[in-house]
Amino acid sequence: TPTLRWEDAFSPAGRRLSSSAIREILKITQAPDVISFAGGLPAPELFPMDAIRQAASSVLDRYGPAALQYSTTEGHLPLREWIAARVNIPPANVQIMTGSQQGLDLLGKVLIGEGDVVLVEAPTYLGALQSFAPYGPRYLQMQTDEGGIDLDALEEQLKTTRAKLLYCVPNFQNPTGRTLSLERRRRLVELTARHGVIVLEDDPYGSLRFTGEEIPSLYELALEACGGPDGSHVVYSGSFSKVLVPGLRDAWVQAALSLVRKLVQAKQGADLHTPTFNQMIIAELVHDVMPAQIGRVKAVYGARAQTMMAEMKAHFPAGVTHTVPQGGMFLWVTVPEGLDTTPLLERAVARKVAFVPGAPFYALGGGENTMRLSFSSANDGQIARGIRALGETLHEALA
Ligand SMILES: Cc1ncc(COP(=O)(O)O)c(CN[C@@H](CCCC(=O)O)C(=O)O)c1O
Repeated sequence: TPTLRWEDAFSPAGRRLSSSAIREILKITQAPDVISFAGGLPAPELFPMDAIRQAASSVLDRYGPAALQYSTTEGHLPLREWIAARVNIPPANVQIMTGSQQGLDLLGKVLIGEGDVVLVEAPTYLGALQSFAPYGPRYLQMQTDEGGIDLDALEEQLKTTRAKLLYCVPNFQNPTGRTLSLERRRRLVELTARHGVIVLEDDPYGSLRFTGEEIPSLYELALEACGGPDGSHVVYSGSFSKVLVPGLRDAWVQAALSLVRKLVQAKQGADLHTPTFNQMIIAELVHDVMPAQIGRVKAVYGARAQTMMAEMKAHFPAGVTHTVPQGGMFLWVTVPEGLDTTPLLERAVARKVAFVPGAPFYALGGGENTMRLSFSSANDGQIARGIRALGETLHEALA
């Protein structure tokens, strides 16, 4: 019998799939003695274990077998009601997702047609590029500066380009840690509305601000401008992963009713619904446990960001620069042109420290002399040792 060559069997969509650099690196960093600045992993020692244990048992007491039964694709109503009330929209405009990663995949499936132009930041979250790839987008990179998306450049770009979608992470951006100012947000909402560009606002870190003032989301600014959720061209993706725990895979999308209805159809074909039990546990935690957890996490991540920046100042070579995040989990390092951080990772891991090379965060290539560092899941001692080891690696590479 002829041996089946699976490479020949993959569909065009299948052929467009590639591995996540973050997931691949996480395998290396499993070694216990490696200090990892790679994955955007929430600090496990901060997980509210007792509260979750109690929530799980009270959910089983309250709902009985229904907590373990199939449930609706739209999601657990009490959870949708809580999410909707935060931005004063009807629960019908909220769709629960199995992680915001699923939201990105289903939004790609229902919105991106072959060759559609998708505007992305340079660099952007590589997981979005991975989710969108099978649907055949034509990526265009938006110019960015220290303040994130350059709106003057975008205004010029939209004069000559018809774009379908604009994907962005306005708060504490993955991977740069940058935050888009209120002034730029207003311009972005107005400009995209004028040009009929759909905006995907991906905001898993928005609650984790440790310095500076809160800034309204693009979604909230659009609500004001478009008079309600069904007239808004902005789609908002939120997640419980970084403000509670990532392993329960609970997130959501806020969007116009027509889009939510299409997402429901896509989700039916993907996983029927997000795990019933997990949604009910999250719904127990959002009232009291989550606000306290957010306070704890912000304080720890803010302190760890300060530690990391102080250690970089002390141990990194001249000519190496980094962003200064106001929240979230990441900062972005730029090394002198000509030094490629992808081969550098191996030498860093030999010194028991890991990071994510920057190149995979660029949709159209470039960024070889950059890297992403996460400060969320290493304690101060590990940050000091890891940054010192990374500094030695950089000194050696630049010698
Ligand atoms: C901008 C942005 N959008 C969506 C996600 C996915 O988060 P969830 O699916 O809601 O947990 C993430 C999570 N990214 C982390 C987690 C991925 C790590 C992993 O693959 O385990 C990271 O970049 O390291 C994100 O940063």
